[in-house]
Amino acid sequence: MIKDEFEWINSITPRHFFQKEVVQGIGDDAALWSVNEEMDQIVCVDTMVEGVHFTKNTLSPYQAGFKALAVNVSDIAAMGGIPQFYLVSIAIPPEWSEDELQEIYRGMGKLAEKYKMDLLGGDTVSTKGLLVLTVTVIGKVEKGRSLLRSNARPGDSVFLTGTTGESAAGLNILLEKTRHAELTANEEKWKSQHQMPIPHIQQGRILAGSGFRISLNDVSDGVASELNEIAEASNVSIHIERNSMPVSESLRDLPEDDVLHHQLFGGEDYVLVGTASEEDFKVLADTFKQHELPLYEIGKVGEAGKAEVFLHKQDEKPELLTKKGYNHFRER
Ligand SMILES: Nc1ncnc2c1ncn2[C@@H]1O[C@H](COP(=O)(O)OP(=O)(O)O)[C@@H](O)[C@H]1O
Ligand SMILES: Cc1ncc(C[n+]2csc(CCOP(=O)(O)OP(=O)(O)O)c2C)c(N)n1
Ligand SMILES: [Mg+2]
Ligand SMILES: [Mg+2]
Ligand SMILES: [Mg+2]
Repeated sequence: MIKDEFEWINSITPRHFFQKEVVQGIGDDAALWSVNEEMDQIVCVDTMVEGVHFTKNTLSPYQAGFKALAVNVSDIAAMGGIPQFYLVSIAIPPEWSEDELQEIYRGMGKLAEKYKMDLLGGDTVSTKGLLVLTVTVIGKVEKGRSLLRSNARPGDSVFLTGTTGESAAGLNILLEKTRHAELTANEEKWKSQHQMPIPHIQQGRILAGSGFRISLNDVSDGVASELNEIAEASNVSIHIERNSMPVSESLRDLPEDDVLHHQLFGGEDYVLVGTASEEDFKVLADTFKQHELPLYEIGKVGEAGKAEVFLHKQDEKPELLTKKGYNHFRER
């Protein structure tokens, strides 16, 4: 079996391109290629597998459809882009009824409507295993405005466009009690963050529109993992402050260490994490404020030369944060 998802992807990454239009291949949230003088096209694909990404107890078919499209739209947000089209490949086990399958498409349709995205195609096959849902999203972004993971520089402010941790708390509850259980108001909040995350397209558009040099990643595998990806792609160290990590109101009653663990390693938050120069960050913070959107500064980029991420806690030695978020093929 494969040992590490990220080493595997590295091993199959082509070292050159045939097509001169390629702007960004493997290695970011989505790929980019040039179509004309003004815009680059964006494409990304993500798969949801029953038993790995959801079960019939954690997501309804409607929510599975909604989320499968949302996680892809989130990768478009991480490139600062506008989503336009989607394609759906589905492998259907005998246990799934036609009504349930229609519900998956209704869920996707709901999110597609929000962004005026059109379904352009896909593929339908049977499987003797569990359900597999693969969504491809195509979008566009103004040329030169791409927000690559490799853009972080020493001295940058590190930011988050939302709080993290609720999705992981929601998953815990769902695995324990199922989606049919009576829940407290806080648990309901976590559950909906897990089941129907809203991608940060507006935030990505503001960041792209600024014209600033920005590194950006969406949070699927956890803040610690995504920051390590930025650190690696930019070859810099990143330092975040425990006390600057924004905490959702709904998580405040949980034990502090559980909250921190969810915030850094839980994943599936689908907020954006990135960096901008200190000066540009101040401008962005103002712009986000005007739009009544939060933008949290959680730390700084350190020096160039070594890709490392550290968590600073008051009076304690900084803790090295590894990519210990979600990694397919790693033991948990
Ligand atoms: N099997 C694969 N073949 C080719 N490229 C892949 C494969 N799996 C992942 N990638 C690429 O590797 C990069 C990292 O993937 P991933 O960690 O899934 O990104 P994200 O978390 O943004 O979805 C992306 O650029 C993606 O397109
Ligand atoms: C039943 C169930 N178990 C575990 C999880 C947790 N989980 C599954 S995949 C994942 C990470 C995100 O998915 P991935 O396929 O890595 O997306 P990508 O990074 O490619 O965007 C997490 C936290 C879940 N959502 N549901
Ligand atoms: Mg991503
Ligand atoms: Mg992916
Ligand atoms: Mg992942």
